[in-house]
This record gives sequence, C-alpha cells and structure tokens, in this order.
Amino acid sequence: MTQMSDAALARAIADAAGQVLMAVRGSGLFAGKALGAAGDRVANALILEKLAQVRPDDAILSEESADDAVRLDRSRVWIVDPLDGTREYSEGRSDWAVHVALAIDGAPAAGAVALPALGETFATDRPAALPPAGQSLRMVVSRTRPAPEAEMVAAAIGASLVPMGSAGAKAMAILRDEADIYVHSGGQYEWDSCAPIAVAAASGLHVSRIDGSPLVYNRRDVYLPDLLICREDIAGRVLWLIANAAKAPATVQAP
Ligand SMILES: Nc1ncnc2c1ncn2[C@@H]1O[C@H](COP(=O)(O)O)[C@@H](OP(=O)(O)O)[C@H]1O
Ligand SMILES: [Mg+2]
Repeated sequence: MTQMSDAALARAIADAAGQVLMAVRGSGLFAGKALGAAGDRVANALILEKLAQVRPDDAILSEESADDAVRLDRSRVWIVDPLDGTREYSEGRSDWAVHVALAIDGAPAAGAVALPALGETFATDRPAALPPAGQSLRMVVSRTRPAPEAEMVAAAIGASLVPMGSAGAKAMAILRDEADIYVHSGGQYEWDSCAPIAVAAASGLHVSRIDGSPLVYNRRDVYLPDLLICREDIAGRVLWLIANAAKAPATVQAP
C-alpha cells in the first residue's frame, strides 16, 4: 500500500480530531472550563496516537504535551494544536480549529486546519482558491486580545474589524471570504500559527512576522508572538504601516 502524503495525513488527522471534539461537546457531559480541558486532551491523544503509528521517526511539538527536546535534533517535526480557540469551543461557538502541521527544517511543509463546527477543513494537499478582492477591506482580530498594531492598521487603511476566536479560524476566514487581513501581536506560540501559515501560504497568501521576516518553527523557545496573513497586494502597505507607526505614530500616512 502506498503511504499517504504528509498533507493528506494532516487533513485526515485534523478531520478525525474535529469529529471527536464535536462528539465530546455534543455529549453534554462537560461544560465550561472542564469541556475545554476534556476536548484538549482527547483531541491530543488521537493526534499523537496516529502520528506515532504512521510517522514513528518524526518528532512532535504539541500545545497539550510536555516538550521533548529530541525535536531540536530532528528535521521533521509535527507541530499541533489539538484545539485552538479552547475558549470559543467551550462557549459553544463555531470559531475554533484543529491544527496539524509538519515543519521540515523549521519551515511549514504541509498542514491542515479543520473547522469542525463549520464542517470545513483546509489543507495543503488541495489549496483553496483565493476569493477575489472585494470593494472594502476586513481585518480579523482576536475577540479577547486584539493587537494594538491591528487596530492602528485597520484605522489607517479603512478596514472594518471582524473579532473572532482562534488563530486557525481567523486565518481560514480569509480563504472563506470573511476577511482580507489577519494581524496579531503580543503573544502566540508555534502551534497557534504553524498549520494556519502552511495552509494560507499554499493558497498564495502572504505570510510573515509583522516585521516582514519569515515565521521560523521548531525553535528551542516556541514563543512566536506575531504574524501577518493577507493577500500579497496588501502586504507591503500593512508592513510599512506597522514599521513606521513604531517610529512616528502620530504622522503615519499609508504610502
Ligand atoms: N497574548 C497572547 N499570549 C499567548 N497566547 C495568545 C495570546 N493571544 C492569543 N494567544 C493564543 O492564540 C490562539 C488564538 O487566540 P485569539 O482567539 O485570542 O486570537 C489561542 O490559542 P488556544 O486557544 O490554543 O490557547 C490563544 O491562547
Ligand atoms: Mg492555540
């Protein structure tokens, strides 16, 4: 039997973890924080079990597992967030996601973001076509911790703000034609962005840190606090605004 591609595997695992998460929530056995904790654990167990079975030589970095330093000596590292948007999941909302990605030598190589409550999964094996640019710009921001940079850029370019939970749900909102730009700063970890970045880049979106540098994964310190995802044609303007706001906030004009 031929081996499944890394991207198809990421999709299959993210889908399955999503089904389990829907079942845990639908069971009515848990509520509030206990629901989030149960979801985190069962989804993580499923993902680790399958990766260990079919990719035993690869390392894994998961939000829900103790960090194993062996990953620093490996080229191939799966970076997973079993439940991104735990808060939204436990509140009964639909803006949460399962992230399964493979980084090779620090670069996202394959990945999937499942949006189980919306019944959609995006993965690098079948990249979604970019929606055509609309008349007005929309920016997705954290519901609970919107970044000051994001609000400044939105005001400068006249974008409306779309508050949403989950890094994966926000990144996929661009592919779902609910937003055009996702800017975050102030804190995130590698598992929050690796799969969303892999999937967004496969569809031709610009992906970078907010200083324009590449997002690099499988570092010793997994804190990766900021990102920009948007269409290529807007990226230069957004990066310019962020860079220049830091220098002279009162005098920023879009180029
Ligand atoms: N300032 C910050 N510091 C650390 N993590 C942050 C953060 N802001 C957002 N995140 C993480 O990024 C993910 C998306 O957050 P948000 O919905 O606010 O945009 C969440 O992941 P988890 O739900 O997996 O914990 C959240 O914990
Ligand atoms: Mg997360």
